Formats: sequence, C-alpha cells, structure tokens
Amino acid sequence: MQTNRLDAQRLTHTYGEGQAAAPALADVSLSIGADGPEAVAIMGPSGSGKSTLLHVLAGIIAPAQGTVVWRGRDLATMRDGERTKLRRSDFGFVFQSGQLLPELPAVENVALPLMLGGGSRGAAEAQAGTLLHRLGLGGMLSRRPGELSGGQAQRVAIARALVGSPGIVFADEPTGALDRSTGGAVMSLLIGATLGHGASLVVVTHDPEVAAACSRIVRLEDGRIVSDEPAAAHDSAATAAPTGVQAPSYDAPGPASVPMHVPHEAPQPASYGAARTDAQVANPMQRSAQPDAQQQPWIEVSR
Ligand SMILES: Nc1ncnc2c1ncn2[C@@H]1O[C@H](COP(=O)(O)OP(=O)(O)OP(=O)(O)O)[C@@H](O)[C@H]1O
Repeated sequence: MQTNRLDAQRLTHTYGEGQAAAPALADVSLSIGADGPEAVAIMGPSGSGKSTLLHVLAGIIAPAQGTVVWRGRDLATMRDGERTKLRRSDFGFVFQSGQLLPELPAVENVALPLMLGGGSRGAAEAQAGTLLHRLGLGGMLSRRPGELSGGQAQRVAIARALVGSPGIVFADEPTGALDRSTGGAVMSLLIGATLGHGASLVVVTHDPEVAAACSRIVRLEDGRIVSDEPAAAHDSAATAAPTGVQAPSYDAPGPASVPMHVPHEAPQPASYGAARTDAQVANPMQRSAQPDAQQQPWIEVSR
C-alpha cells in the first residue's frame, strides 16, 4: 500500500525577477504524513510565505529550487497533465471561501470532482449525498451556495475536498471568513473528517486556536521555517483523532448564519501555472456555466 507521505526538500521560491524580485521561500524542508495521517498548521506573519509553501506542496506552483515528493514521486518529473490528474485524485483543497460553483446545488458541487474523474452522475451524486449527510447537511443537498450560511458552505467545500478520498488535504485560511464559533466547529469537522478518511491535513492559518487544534505547528518567518513542533497535547483535537482509516464520527454542530465573503486571492502560479490554467474547464453539469478560473483552481482536467 502506498503511504500518504509528502516530502519537501530545500524549497526556495522567488516571485518576479531583478528589482521586482520578491523572495517567498528559502531552504524549506519538511515531511508530512511520515508516521500516519496528521494535521499540520502553517503559521507565520503576513508575507512570511505560508500560502506560497502550500501552493508549492500541492504542486500548483513550481519551486525555483528543491523537490516535492508525493508517495515517492517527484512532482517536477511529472508531465503537466499527470500532475493535474494527481492533484485531482490525491489532493483535496479547501480555501477561505468562494470556491463553490454558485449555480450548482450542494450535492452537484460535491459530485463534480468525481464526474471530472470519469464517474457517472448517478454514482457521484449518491456518494456526494452520503458525505453531505455525514457532515450534517442532509437537508441541504439541493441548496445553492448563495442559500447556505458561510459555515454550511465551508462544510460543502470540505465534503467536496474529501469526496475523492484524497491522501492529503490542503486548506488556506479555511475559517478566515467565519465567526469564531462557526470557525471552530468547521475546523473540528475539517480535522476530524480528514483524519477519519486516513488523509493528512495541511492548513495555513493566522488563528492560534485553529493551530492548537492541529497536531503539529510549523512556523515561517521570511520564507524560512523557524519552528516545527507538536501542538501542545492538551490543546490538540487532532492528537486524539484516529491514525488509520476509520469511519469518522463527525456530526456537525448546528450552523451559524454568517455572510459569504469575497474569495481569497491565491498567489499566482509560476511555471506549473500554465498547465493549471489551460486545464481548467467549465462545469460539465451545466454547459453554460463559466466558472471564474481564478476562483476555481480545483476544477482541472488532465491533458
Ligand atoms: N503572485 C505574486 N507575485 C509577486 N509576489 C508575490 C506573489 N504572491 C506572493 N508574493 C510575495 O511573496 C511573499 C510571500 O507571500 P505569501 O502569500 O506566500 O505569504 P503569506 O504568509 O501567505 O501571507 P498572508 O498571511 O498575508 O496571506 C510576500 O512577500 C508576497 O508579497
């Protein structure tokens, strides 16, 4: 069986060139999932390179130097189409907000990755419905994102990230647009559901409470790792989480009603980026739909 292990070695990345050069990562090395599924928080001041690191680990940005190896395969040695396919099959993504297709009901938003992977609509929607039920959204399958609270929408996004049974889930400020109590509930759900599926979670956050709910905290400053430690055991919800694939018990708490926020803007991709943009496709369930490519980085097809 393949281990869901991600190894990053000596990552360096700079945006732009010459006088416009903005160093973002400097000699960053870390392994995730080496000893089984874990929840890793990436923290640090604004501009310290957190999102860049997440995007490099997820194969969205090619590092200037260094390697990212997933399940023993160096992402840089893959063809663009292979890497795109891998991101769709092995990785899940949860962003701050704005990642759902507004014209689709919740169940179709969650079913979409399975359909893009070649699954039939019926089977994909059945699987999506089961997962949404487990996440406490059984009564909301037919609601569109605009008819959901912010917390409910993030639970749909979590379901969509997990529906393809990824080996690792990347989350960038997943609770940043939610109030504290809704954010706490969504975070517990994200950690519990991800580890319950046997996947690791890498979450970029500014929130110490979110980080404390993880099992490990990596801190960045000026693009460098300045500490990489277990979260305090008594603070960590993730330390009590199962380390094998088990049926997760993650009954969601009642949703709070919060407004949707402006989508988080992700850093622009470097050399992997061309493939990523070219590979984005319109929603196959509704041919007239034109998702905003920058807001829908998870919608990809292999070439
Ligand atoms: N697309 C881009 N083009 C040029 N520079 C960029 C780009 N994206 C990020 N940077 C720069 O790279 C550095 C790291 O940015 P990054 O977004 O990774 O930091 P961050 O820690 O996630 O910040 P924040 O907490 O504010 O989201 C910053 O100096 C930033 O200005």
